Amino acid sequence: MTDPAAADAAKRAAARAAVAMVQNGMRLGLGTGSTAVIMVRELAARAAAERLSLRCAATSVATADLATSLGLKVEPLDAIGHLDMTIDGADEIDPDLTLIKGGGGALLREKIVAAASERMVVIADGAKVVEQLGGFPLPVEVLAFGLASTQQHIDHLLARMDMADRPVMLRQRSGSPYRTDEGNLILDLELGAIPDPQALAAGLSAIPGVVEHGLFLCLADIALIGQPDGTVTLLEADITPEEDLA
Ligand SMILES: O=C(CO)[C@H](O)[C@H](O)COP(=O)(O)O
Repeated sequence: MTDPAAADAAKRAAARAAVAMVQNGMRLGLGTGSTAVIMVRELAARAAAERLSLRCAATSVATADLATSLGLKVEPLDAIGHLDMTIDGADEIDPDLTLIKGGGGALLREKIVAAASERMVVIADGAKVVEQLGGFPLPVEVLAFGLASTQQHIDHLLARMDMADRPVMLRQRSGSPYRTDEGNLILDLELGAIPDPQALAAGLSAIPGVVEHGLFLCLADIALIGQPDGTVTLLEADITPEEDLA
């Protein structure tokens, strides 16, 4: 979707559909990114209009600041404990609802918050839905300590998985290495295609120095895909976690 106004309308449609699922008293996880920003604004407006009592945990400092400024009650995740629902965006969504996340650099907190939630509702415009993941560079959060060594392990892993020589880029912001909310670095893996997300996720998780990767496996329950005309399509995972483990 190249028209920014159309993309914005599609994101708003998805965000509104997700906010409509919120019930009074819920404990919510709030995502990060441009779609999540729209969602937080819609949520705050609805919460104020209907005097909803909500407890929110944010997936980034930016989201926490925005939500607080709009009057939502934001608390540390550990103060709330279990969440009823997390609403978050995604960079890519495949037919199993496996996601690539982390384009906004918040993948670590996003995954922790999603994992603490009863349900993860993904909100996105149609451009995010793909048959196979990997067109969007896969973000991998790494420690600054031993960066070269970690990167070498990642290169070896990619070579073992027949993905040798794919560019691995250290994310930059304003000419300096980008730092996450946790003070870590991000490597963006330009893979082109990810034939086996499970194997890649397992391989990345086994590398010392990798803090977390942007593959979200068996975390999303539904995806609400907005269209510029305001309609929304609901996607459900082809494989449920239970089936997956059977
Ligand atoms: O994972 C994320 C941030 O880390 C975002 O959810 C993802 O990048 C999608 O962002 P946007 O809604 O701006 O397209």
